[in-house]
Amino acid sequence: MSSTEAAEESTVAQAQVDGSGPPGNGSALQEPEFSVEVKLADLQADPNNPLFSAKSFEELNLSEELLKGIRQMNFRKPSKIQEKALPLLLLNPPTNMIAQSQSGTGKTAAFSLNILSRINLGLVAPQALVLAPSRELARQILGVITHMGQFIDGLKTLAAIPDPTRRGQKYEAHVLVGTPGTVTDMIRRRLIDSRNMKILVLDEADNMLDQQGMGEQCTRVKGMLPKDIQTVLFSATFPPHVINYANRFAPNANVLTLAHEELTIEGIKQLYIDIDKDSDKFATLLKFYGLMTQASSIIFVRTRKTAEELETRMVAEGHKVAQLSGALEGPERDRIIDQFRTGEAKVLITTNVLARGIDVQSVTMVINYDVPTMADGRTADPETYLHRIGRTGRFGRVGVALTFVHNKASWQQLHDIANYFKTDLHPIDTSDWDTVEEMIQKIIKSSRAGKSTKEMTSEITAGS
Ligand SMILES: Nc1ncnc2c1ncn2[C@@H]1O[C@H](COP(=O)(O)OP(=O)(O)OP(=O)(O)O)[C@@H](O)[C@H]1O
Repeated sequence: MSSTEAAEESTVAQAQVDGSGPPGNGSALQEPEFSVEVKLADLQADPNNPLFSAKSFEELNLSEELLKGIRQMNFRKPSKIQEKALPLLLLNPPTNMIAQSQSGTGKTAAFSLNILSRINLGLVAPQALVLAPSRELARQILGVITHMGQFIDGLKTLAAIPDPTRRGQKYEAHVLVGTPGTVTDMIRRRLIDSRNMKILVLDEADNMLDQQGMGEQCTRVKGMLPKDIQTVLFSATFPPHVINYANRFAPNANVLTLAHEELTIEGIKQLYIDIDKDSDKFATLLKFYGLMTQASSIIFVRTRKTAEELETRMVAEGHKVAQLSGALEGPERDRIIDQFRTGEAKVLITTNVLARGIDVQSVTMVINYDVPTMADGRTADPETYLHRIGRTGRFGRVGVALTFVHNKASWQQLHDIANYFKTDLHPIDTSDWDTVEEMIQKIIKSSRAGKSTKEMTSEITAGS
């Protein structure tokens, strides 16, 4: 979403509840508690897994209130990024950080715990600001911070996203989470008092700094905050062309980065389907509808127009789908994402607006109806691919990412993406639909990315 879109968005009611989930959302799965814990514990005990940690949360010097919040969320052990980033973030004097970790590995908790550890509750003025690229992500992060900080007496948190119901009201809270356009506007209009800010977090930082309008807005926001602010940049991806900018934005930072080939997640089974021609894509999509509704699924398309068209055509086929793009007004967007979170809507058609950060644990299938490309529509966009498929396979869960290729150009783009991450994508054999369905069913039904799913991948390869 462009910054102008963010600024144009309107209205949100109670943003605070979104994304916070019921108590215990860290492992909220529809499977027996015992088996979940055994399998997650196995993953977290493997030093090569991004969820591994040698320490417990208790060893990370967090307050008792925060430890209670973490327990309420059912977080048993930190992930690698949480264990590594937190001690550095909590150092005094505060130091900037640029941190990278695979999708769904708990970056939100890492920066939120730092924020909640540093708030002076005696001063009801904004002290921490988190910027995110979409209203949905801002609402989600706010939900996590509020949930995590529920035992901190007097803590106030607010969303700074377009909301006409707040007209002229000051943002009187310790922590603000917002989109760059609204935040710029609110600081300028002195509705956000920026004088006591001590932490600035950019989530999906590469995306925020890269986009023309948003990058400028982030720089402008930073210019309006105290000079010695702790600047924290998090993302799963930091492509080479934004690294310099990131280093300037967060100077002298502690840097935690990963190599391209470390970025893909074991639990996400990456498949592709070769379709003869563009006009057959829709018929192929229909074949997957049954699988898509087993749990929740997201279908990513390139343009708002395709999103609308697909919705109309699928509804005409008698299917139940929801659609969300930047073309919709804020309240409508909130309604749709909330329906998707609760499972009321199981299949969501969307654009790149939801490619990043959105955490809905029940998403077991992501379909790239269009291969993600750069703005030119031709060059492959590996970062967006990674973020899109990362909407499934959250925190050790299993998911299927299925990409449609329909001509030489889209095949080449997907090939470039696979090369970039040095990962294997498995073709689906459409002549043997029953086997395909069975394989995908198996993956969807197993909830954790353990050994069993490794075996399933080889079955898929063998079966194709
Ligand atoms: N230590 C933990 N134990 C169990 N679950 C956790 C832990 N930390 C985070 N989670 C859960 O993992 C999921 C993914 O976390 P989060 O959304 O922060 O990932 P992320 O790294 O920011 O992903 P993305 O790159 O897609 O933005 C969330 O549902 C969160 O509640």
